[in-house]
Amino acid sequence: MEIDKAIRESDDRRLKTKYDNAIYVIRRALALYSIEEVAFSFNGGKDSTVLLHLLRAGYFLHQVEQTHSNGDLNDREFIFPIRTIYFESSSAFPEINSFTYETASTYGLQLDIIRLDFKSGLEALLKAKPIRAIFLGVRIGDPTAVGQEQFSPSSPGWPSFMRVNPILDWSYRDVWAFLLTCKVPYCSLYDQGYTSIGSIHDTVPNALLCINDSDNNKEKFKPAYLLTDGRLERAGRRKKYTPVSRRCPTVSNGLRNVDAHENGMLTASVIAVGDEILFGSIEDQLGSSLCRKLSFIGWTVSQIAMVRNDIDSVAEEVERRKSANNLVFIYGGVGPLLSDVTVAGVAKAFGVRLAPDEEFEEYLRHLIGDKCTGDRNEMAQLPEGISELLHHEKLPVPLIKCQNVIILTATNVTELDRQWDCLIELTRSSDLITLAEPFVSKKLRTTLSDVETAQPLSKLCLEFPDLYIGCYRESRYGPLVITVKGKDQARVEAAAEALRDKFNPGAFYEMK
Ligand SMILES: Cc1cc2nc3c(=O)[nH]c(=O)nc-3n(C[C@H](O)[C@H](O)[C@H](O)COP(=O)(O)O)c2cc1C
Ligand SMILES: Nc1ncnc2c1ncn2[C@@H]1O[C@H](COP(=O)(O)OP(=O)(O)OP(=O)(O)O)[C@@H](O)[C@H]1O
Ligand SMILES: [Mg+2]
Repeated sequence: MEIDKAIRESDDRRLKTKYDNAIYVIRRALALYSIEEVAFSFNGGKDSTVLLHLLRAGYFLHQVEQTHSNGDLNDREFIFPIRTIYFESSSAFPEINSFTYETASTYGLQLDIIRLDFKSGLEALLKAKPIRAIFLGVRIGDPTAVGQEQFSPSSPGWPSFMRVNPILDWSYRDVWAFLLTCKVPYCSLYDQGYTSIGSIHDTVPNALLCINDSDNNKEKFKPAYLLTDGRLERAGRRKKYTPVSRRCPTVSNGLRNVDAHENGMLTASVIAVGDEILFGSIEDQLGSSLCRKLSFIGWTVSQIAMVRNDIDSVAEEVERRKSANNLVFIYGGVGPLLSDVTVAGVAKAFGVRLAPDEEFEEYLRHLIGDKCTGDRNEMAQLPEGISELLHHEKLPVPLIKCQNVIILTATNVTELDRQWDCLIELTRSSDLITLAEPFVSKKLRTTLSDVETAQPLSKLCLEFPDLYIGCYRESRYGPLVITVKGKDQARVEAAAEALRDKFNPGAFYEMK
């Protein structure tokens, strides 16, 4: 079998070890599941191309073992029987599409083309076929690899199958060592400077491979295998802001339904980190300012929490809030000091480690320059595989977003205003935060007592479950203020009218 032979003949010991481990995973999977129960998710990318050839080799070796043959099984008699699935999308590069089809024909793949999103496509496929395990070319460092192992059950909320990731521990360098050693064809985009390929909307050649062609005044790019620092593999991916809220009512990690309001309200949670706030030494003003800002764009804040400068306290709070809200905003405890534990706490909440981020370090280097006395790398460590940098020209250092958690670096309201404006501007081009329908509200003031208003108000809440109806007093003996808030003007008016009808005329007057 030509792949197995090429690796055996190579003197790259590291590659041999990676190959052996991947083949072991594939053979275990083929021993655990029948051939009808497995599928291969192939998309023409470099990682799935590696996996294709590993599967060919792994299946071949599995066959040899099954038939007790001596390994001379004729390559030509050998067909690749693993069902192959390709999620075709109109935003895929044409080169990726054509490479996928050509590869399928070269290697006799039985290609199932699915034109639905991943989840619905898999639901339909698993209903129709007895598939129980799917091979994927996911590698550590891919944002989607977080928390995965070589055998990982699909996530809650997804149809049930086993995700099998034989090349999970392969590096960028390993991938290229394999493709070049085995001399197998790969998609032509990788020779044009693309190092990781998503959709036509979020992928450009990797600027680190750019060579200036001054004669033609044109940019040219070196091939992908010449990228020396594999950590920068995704530098050609434009930052993609997934509007978690768009997927409402399921939050970004797909774990739980947002339970704020049954009417699909977008909810955020705010976390302030700081011992000083809890000692009462300083007053937190950012929380209330954020609540106003979020409310202004139609969001509901489910909770403001204040936690100590302690990694576990931060991690516990973030973990709880991130799965119950569309977005979580966290501030305080960001920087190089001992008490600056927020980023580490966020990493812990997601179960990932902190890893150096070269792009972020570059920003810090510009900012700090030679003034740095300690190890500035410490500050450039970000939660691995889940961090996006939110760039804006008005921000000296980008903000950090870890899935649905946004880390703000503001220390006062003026700085918060600036960071918020930047986030909103970014939203215009990238859907970072969904701008929801604004709230409509009415405030009614009355001198009636709590006892007189309590029951009719409870009834009103039952009659208008889609609205927020609350009340407060500015002082114990002053008038009572009733707030009616919702997204539908007519409903808010109707609730105010219904309230008035429950009392004598003139009992309420509207506040501006
Ligand atoms: C075969 C297959 C199985 C997947 N299973 C899961 C899953 O169990 N849980 C999950 O959150 N995402 C799952 N995904 C989605 C991927 O994690 C990821 O969102 C997808 O590859 C899109 O990545 P992109 O946004 O970088 O294009 C699966 C995707 C594929 C193709
Ligand atoms: N459209 C798709 N159809 C089928 N499988 C897919 C699709 N998109 C992703 N996958 C699966 O997810 C894996 C990881 O995708 P990812 O984009 O990280 O890798 P790749 O496309 O193989 O390589 P690259 O990192 O260069 O884009 C793929 O190897 C493949 O198994
Ligand atoms: Mg890809």
